[in-house]
Amino acid sequence: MGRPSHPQSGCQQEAQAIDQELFTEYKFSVDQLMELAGLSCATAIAKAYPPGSFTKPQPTVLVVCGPGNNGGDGLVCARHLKLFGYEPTVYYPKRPSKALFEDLTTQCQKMDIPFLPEFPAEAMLIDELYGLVVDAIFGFSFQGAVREPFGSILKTLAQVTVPIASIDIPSGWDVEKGNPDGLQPDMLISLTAPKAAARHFTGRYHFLGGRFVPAALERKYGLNLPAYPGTDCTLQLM
Ligand SMILES: NC(=O)C1=CN([C@@H]2O[C@H](COP(=O)(O)OP(=O)(O)OC[C@H]3O[C@@H](n4cnc5c(N)ncnc54)[C@H](O)[C@@H]3O)[C@@H](O)[C@H]2O)[C@H](O)CC1
Ligand SMILES: [K+]
Repeated sequence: MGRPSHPQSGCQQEAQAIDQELFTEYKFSVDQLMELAGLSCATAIAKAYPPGSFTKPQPTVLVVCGPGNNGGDGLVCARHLKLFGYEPTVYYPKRPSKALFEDLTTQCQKMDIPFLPEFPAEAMLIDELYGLVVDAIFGFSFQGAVREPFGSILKTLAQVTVPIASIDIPSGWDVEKGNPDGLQPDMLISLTAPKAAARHFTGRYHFLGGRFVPAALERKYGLNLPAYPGTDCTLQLM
């Protein structure tokens, strides 16, 4: 079966406007959309990297979560990966003091998902311990030069050799222009619609997730989203 053509890519302002409209006009709560976003990320990962394809004895995954909603997607993704039979470990250095993020953290902890107190100092350590890294550091609200501790984290991640799966946008990339010197993930899971920078993605797998956009909103922004197959919550674009 042929792959669908690329849906229209969006700029940063448009992605944020759609996001806001989903919350304010369409009355979705953040938790609802984050759950669907994170579930679609875990599902796409399970399609691209089934547990049996890991070269490690266990399907270990390091999920690196940032300070915003992209990090929240990462926590939801970690929880679903655990339910799918993976062994996720989370690194979550900047935790917002909001009930949503505290609850997502507790859910993971109560599912025996370990949280690392420190980020592995060397890329080699990550390669030894994990078969996959999930990049849930920054999404469409990232701007400007990367501030610490994320600068050092991204420098280390740029050197790992195990595959990296980025949620919504590779972290450290300008949402529209990308970042030729930055992270080059093996997988990108675009949420709602690919952002403009997705055209610079050169990894093996590009999936679309976040199947929650009402038709009227899709028309308003001319998103031209491809049809998801059947009841699937993800669609492979590349
Ligand atoms: N509609 C959807 O598709 C949904 C997508 N979701 C996910 O939400 C993110 C966007 O979330 P948001 O909270 O707006 O922002 P980010 O996570 O991208 O990051 C904001 C966070 O990062 C800090 N920050 C920004 N720039 C820098 C920098 N240069 N250095 C350091 N820190 C920086 C900023 O201060 C904030 O703390 C979207 O991509 C999807 O992944 C929702 O889950 C559901 C709806
Ligand atoms: K990301």
